[in-house]
Amino acid sequence: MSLQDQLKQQAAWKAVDYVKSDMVVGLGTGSTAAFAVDRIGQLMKEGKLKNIIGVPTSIRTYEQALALGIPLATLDEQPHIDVAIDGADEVDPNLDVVKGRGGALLREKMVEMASDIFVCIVDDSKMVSGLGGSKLAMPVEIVQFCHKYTLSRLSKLKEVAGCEAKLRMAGDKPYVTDNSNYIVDLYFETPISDPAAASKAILDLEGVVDHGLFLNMVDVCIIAGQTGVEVKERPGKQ
Ligand SMILES: O=C[C@H](O)[C@H](O)[C@H](O)COP(=O)(O)O
Repeated sequence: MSLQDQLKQQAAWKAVDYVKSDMVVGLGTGSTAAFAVDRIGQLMKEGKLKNIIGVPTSIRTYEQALALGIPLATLDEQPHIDVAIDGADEVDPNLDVVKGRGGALLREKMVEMASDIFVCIVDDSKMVSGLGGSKLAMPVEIVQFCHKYTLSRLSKLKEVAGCEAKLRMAGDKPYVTDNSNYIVDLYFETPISDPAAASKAILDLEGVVDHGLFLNMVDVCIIAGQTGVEVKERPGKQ
């Protein structure tokens, strides 16, 4: 296992300490969250966690959890989630995060908003001084209808001025999310100056379904680095 994968696993296993028997657990998506899902499956098999219900945030995670024998439900069936565990693409000093480079942002946001505690798990390469600062994508999920028009309007928003907007591709076709939508990736030269204003402006655009800015959502962030695992809690949260 690579060093980065070892760090992802350390963060994920630490996060699973928040899961207790009889809980409804939001199961995140991505390479880091996959370690947490595996760990929950393992602890259930060993009888150390009982009566868990998982609410997956993507078809990928649904399939992983199903193969592990974790009982699953949807938000329709389990609208209240005790704890959700998921990775992130960027984490800023306020524990605001960018998510969705794996395309799962909409279901992730729905599940994590429904959770009492959202535990975010990352290796320390994800830490940034400001969101958008890694120069990698900040994803926006949009409907397929007239997507070029929506992409053009997104790129002209003053709240994300200077960003480059690109339709995410899968080979020679647009990438399609689990919700049958497209993704526009926004690339920034410098961190987003006002993420809250950017969030609102993007959401206000017709054709936009949601975006990968997860603001004021993370309760606990577990950051694994070569010097150890750090647990950071959002001030004012339990
Ligand atoms: O859509 C994907 C999710 O938001 C992931 O949680 C995020 O991209 C982090 O993924 P990874 O743990 O693979 O870096």
